[in-house]
Amino acid sequence: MESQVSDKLCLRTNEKRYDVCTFEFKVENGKITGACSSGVSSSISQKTDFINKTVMPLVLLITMPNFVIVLWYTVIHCNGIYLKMLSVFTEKSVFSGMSYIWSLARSPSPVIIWSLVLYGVYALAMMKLLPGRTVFGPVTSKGNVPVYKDNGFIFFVLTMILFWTLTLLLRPFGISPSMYYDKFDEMIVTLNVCSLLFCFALYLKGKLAPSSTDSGSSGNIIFDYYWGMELYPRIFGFDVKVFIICRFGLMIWALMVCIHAVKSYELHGFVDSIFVSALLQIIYLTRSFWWEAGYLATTDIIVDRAGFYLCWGCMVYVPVLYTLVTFYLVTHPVHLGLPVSAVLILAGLLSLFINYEADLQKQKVRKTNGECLIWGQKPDIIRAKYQLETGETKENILLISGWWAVSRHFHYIPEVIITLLWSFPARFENLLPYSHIFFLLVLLIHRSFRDDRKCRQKYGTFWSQYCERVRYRIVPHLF
Ligand SMILES: NC(=O)C1=CN([C@@H]2O[C@H](COP(=O)(O)OP(=O)(O)OC[C@H]3O[C@@H](n4cnc5c(N)ncnc54)[C@H](OP(=O)(O)O)[C@@H]3O)[C@@H](O)[C@H]2O)C=CC1
Ligand SMILES: CC(C)CCC[C@@H](C)[C@H]1CC[C@H]2C3=CC=C4C[C@@H](O)CC[C@]4(C)[C@H]3CC[C@]12C
Repeated sequence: MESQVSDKLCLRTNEKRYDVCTFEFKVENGKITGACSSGVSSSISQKTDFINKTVMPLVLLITMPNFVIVLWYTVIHCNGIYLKMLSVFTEKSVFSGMSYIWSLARSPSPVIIWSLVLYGVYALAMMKLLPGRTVFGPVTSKGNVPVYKDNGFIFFVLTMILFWTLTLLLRPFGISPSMYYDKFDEMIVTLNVCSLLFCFALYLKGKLAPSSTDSGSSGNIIFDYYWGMELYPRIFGFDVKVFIICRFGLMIWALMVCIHAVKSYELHGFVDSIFVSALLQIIYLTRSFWWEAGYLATTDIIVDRAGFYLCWGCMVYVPVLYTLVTFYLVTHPVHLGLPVSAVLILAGLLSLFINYEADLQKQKVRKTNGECLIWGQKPDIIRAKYQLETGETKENILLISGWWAVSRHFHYIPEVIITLLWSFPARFENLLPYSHIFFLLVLLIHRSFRDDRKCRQKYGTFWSQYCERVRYRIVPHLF
């Protein structure tokens, strides 16, 4: 026999009645179980939920596609000066300011559309054709183990070789990749439209034909579109997230930086500032592709679903915001000199090494089941147990040595430093080249909170033990 009773505890003041707590009792096979849910806290959590799952996604969905074209407008029409760009909005209204900026962006010409289509087909074909070992992603909460082909690095090297070979071969015929700089507005329009439609297609796919059990609706259509429905959708056997993040977002980032360097060379000859910035970014991306198999075990792949956040982010936000410094440097050449260039490059290499070493330490300790040396010593670890949604119990190692003993996300510091180092060649006349840093800081701080919440939910007291041992989130003694 089963029955359910609920009652309310109310607080009365002269003017108002507050529902403080709702008691819910369940009688199940003669046993009484009960719980009290606070009305005040549940209404607060409803409001937070509404802000996080409806208001914030809506704000990002509306503002971000406009923001990228504003960045283009600021560089091309306002000499990279934000104040000049803002005058469009102060002189007109926000709405007519935006319409004016969009009216300056040209509709996509066939060369842009075809270039993007051909690039997409090439990248997809290479995903299948290039050799690579099989790697297994971490087991998901539903108990699935995604399988990938680790051929990102070879794809990156091949694409770079093809780009530079074609650039040199086509030069005598007056064909230059710098046309993508000249037509960047057309590219932004095309990418914006295609990515918004693609996210809608992913939403429908997730609803009608999900690839795995790691999918489902939150019950809120805005959030489903923004966040996505599936953890790792596959279309004709192609992994959508690997394609969009690594083969599209990261590769277009690398290509755009090279295109900016070519354009700068055509305009001014060799300029060391754009060379240093481009070189640091290409080294950073070389490492990212080299480490692609490791990346498949990070938040973007194991937690975040394929929706607007990741897909629009990697199809539009990365190609525009992450390449902003070299885009700006094309029209703002600066002579740095050898000593400054050398310091920036060496400091960049050191930051990248620290960031990479931290990623490797975490990977190594898990791969060897703790039987390895970290900074020459046997690592301190916690064997954290967690449960899958299927009820199966699993175990993961939490490392408390090396960089993971300094703070819980120490590797974000060298990530920020290298981004600063490839922005410094733009000097300090304008804020615009530092926009990427600003957004990266917001992203990483938010990510550190999100990751802590995820790990606390996953590992419970084991995570609390880790947090007691490693007290700071990112910056030791500060944050
Ligand atoms: N340029 C950019 O835009 C960005 C770059 N990055 C870079 O990407 C890389 C990956 O970063 P990110 O995705 O944030 O994830 P992290 O590398 O911080 O990984 C977080 C996950 O690692 C596991 N973990 C946490 N603490 C420990 C520990 N002490 N020992 C072992 N495992 C632990 C947990 O996953 P589990 O469930 O497996 O336990 C946790 O969810 C970094 O190099 C970062 O700098 C990141 C964000 C943005
Ligand atoms: C919608 C937007 C407001 C936000 C979009 C954010 C995403 C585009 C980015 C979120 C996390 C970013 C990345 C994480 C880790 C990475 C590993 C590194 O080696 C290369 C860069 C990157 C893939 C990076 C790329 C952009 C994000 C996916």
